[in-house]
Amino acid sequence: MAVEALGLGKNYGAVRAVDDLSFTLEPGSVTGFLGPNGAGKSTTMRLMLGLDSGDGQTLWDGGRLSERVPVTRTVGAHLDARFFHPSRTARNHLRMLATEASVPTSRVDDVLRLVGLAEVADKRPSGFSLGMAQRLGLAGAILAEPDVLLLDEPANGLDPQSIQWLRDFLRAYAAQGKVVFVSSHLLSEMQQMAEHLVVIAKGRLIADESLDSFVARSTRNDVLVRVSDPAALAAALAAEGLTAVPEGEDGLAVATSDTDRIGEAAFRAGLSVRELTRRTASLEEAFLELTTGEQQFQTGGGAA
Ligand SMILES: Nc1ncnc2c1ncn2[C@@H]1O[C@H](COP(=O)(O)OP(=O)(O)OP(=O)(O)O)[C@@H](O)[C@H]1O
Repeated sequence: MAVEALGLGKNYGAVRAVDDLSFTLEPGSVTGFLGPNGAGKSTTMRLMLGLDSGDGQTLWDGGRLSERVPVTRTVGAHLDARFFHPSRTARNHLRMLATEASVPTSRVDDVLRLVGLAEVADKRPSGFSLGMAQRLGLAGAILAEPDVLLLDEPANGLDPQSIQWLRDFLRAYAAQGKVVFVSSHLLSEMQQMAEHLVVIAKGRLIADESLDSFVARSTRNDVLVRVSDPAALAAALAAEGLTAVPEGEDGLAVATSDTDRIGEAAFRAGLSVRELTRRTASLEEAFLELTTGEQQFQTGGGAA
């Protein structure tokens, strides 16, 4: 099934948290939902699920969520890492959700195993680390094997090994033909996890495209060429309209991703090529460049 968000909008007093946001989520790959802190990601997810009222609508396989029975088979969501009953064990928490969703309780132990919580099934989530709480939230979201997973910052609090696990898990889930929509403000994690991106800033859509094509739009994609006579190659490339900036002893950074063209120019000029490397911008570099003028990501220290 595809999910279409159409003209979503929400005001909080004078703040326009989400502004005329439309995008489509396709099944089969993980879609990352990216934006700086406060960009409107959580609000958008709540609007999609009908947990907040606002403008626009979301269509689930062409229809409203309320028309899909049971809803739990259509969408599983994990929005708040700490939203658990304080005195119920992990297993009992999931059993309660299973009953509400008309899922056989035998599925609870399967899901606990899937997310790696089998050993702490009889412990209360109040004592869980953030990473364990995230796993429990994910367990709840996949309980009814929904067609769509909506996860808000599921990688928060996970160690690098767990992030790797989450990435493999979500990719495998999507590969079954499911929609997986995952928000994060951490770009390096998203680069690992998503194939498609919906990017917002200040509540507005900035990009809805594959991660590769988003990154390819950055001017930081270039080619490093090391050559016997860099000045001669720079002149040859300039004649072809390519800008080359000296780098290191015998190198040039050329503003293109076309290595063939550089190799051929060097050959025609009778120069020997020592290295020819295509360099790709990181998602973080591409994001910061493509959202200039919009909110910037907060760095680790400093602002809260
Ligand atoms: N309940 C609320 N009352 C008032 N303002 C709100 C409320 N919830 C969100 N906002 C504001 O709406 C904007 C979008 O917030 P939202 O939490 O959706 O962003 P976000 O992208 O999920 O951010 P984060 O990555 O920090 O979770 C922000 O300016 C925020 O301050």
